[in-house]
Amino acid sequence: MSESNTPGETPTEDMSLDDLREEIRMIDHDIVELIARRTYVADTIAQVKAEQGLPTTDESQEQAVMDRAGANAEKYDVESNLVKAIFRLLIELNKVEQRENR
Ligand SMILES: C=C(O[C@@H]1C=C(C(=O)O)C=C[C@H]1O)C(=O)O
Repeated sequence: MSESNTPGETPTEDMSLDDLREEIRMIDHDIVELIARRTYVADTIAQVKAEQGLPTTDESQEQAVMDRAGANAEKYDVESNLVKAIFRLLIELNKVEQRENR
């Protein structure tokens, strides 16, 4: 992962539009890398579940993930409904992937 500024602390006065867009480009790269890592771990979880005869979906775990996403959104002062919508998508993507690999 690249180094990035703490939220709310991007030093805009020292940065050109190109610099700021480069910062966005690096953040976007990191987001995709994190999504890939999340999907990879979920695939491994799916294998463990298959070995233990457990179903793909775990609603209580999904609720915990959503609650955590909302709490982290509030911590960083971003819209919690938006962050939760993104996590809902990430969970659904994982479940599609997990079902395809079973
Ligand atoms: C990855 C898991 O499988 C599913 C996907 C989840 C997720 O993407 O966070 C959460 C719960 C499960 O419905 C898990 O059980 O942890």
